[in-house]
Amino acid sequence: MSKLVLIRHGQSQWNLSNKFTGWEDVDLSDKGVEEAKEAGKLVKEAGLEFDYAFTSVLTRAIKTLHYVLEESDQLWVPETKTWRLNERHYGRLQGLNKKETAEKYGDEQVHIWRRSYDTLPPLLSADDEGSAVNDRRYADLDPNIIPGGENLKVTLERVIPLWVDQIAPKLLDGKNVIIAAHGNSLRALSKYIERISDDDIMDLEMKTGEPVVYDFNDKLEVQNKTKLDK
Ligand SMILES: O=C(O)[C@@H](CO)OP(=O)(O)O
Repeated sequence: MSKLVLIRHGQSQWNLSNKFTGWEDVDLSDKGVEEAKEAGKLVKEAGLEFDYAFTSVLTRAIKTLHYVLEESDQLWVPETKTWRLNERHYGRLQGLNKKETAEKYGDEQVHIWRRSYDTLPPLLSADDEGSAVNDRRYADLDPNIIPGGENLKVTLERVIPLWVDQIAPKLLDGKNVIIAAHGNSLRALSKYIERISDDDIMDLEMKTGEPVVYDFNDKLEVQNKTKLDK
């Protein structure tokens, strides 16, 4: 039986200041660092040993992974960093305060932007300041696939190839994998793994820094799901 651990990064600076973040590369807050270290201790206490690690190309997820691996004495574990695990791109909402945006556009509209499965946020275009097109970390990507804004559906569509090509084969081979990523890229992956409906996924929330452990059988069916907390 193989194990998969999903962990959303610890609290970020913009979680703290309540801003839409998406692909903006915001660091962990002091609390976020503590959450990540605590998660590593829980992983160690649970005796979880990884063969491979995956994370996004965003600092808050990478650092969370490293704190977890360091605290559990597994910093050596081979890791892959990929844009496919990035947070969903929040388009023109990135950098805006969530409360102020709700005051301007209404709570319902903001809830739809945040949690509907298939509503896109207002999109950034490639020549807008803040577009990821000119960011060196995406230089190897076809500019046409660099998003100007994503909903959960589009996020899931770009996570699935990573799952199918790289993660599922390792789990099927009996290897244990940890993925440190983001609230919405992990909601997308959980939807796929657990076959959650388009409606029900609206209610799934991932807490910062809380490891979620899946046990799979040899057909990659979920046998058990547990959350590690203090
Ligand atoms: O701002 C974001 O990128 C995400 C995660 O913090 O926010 P939300 O939970 O509103 O989708």
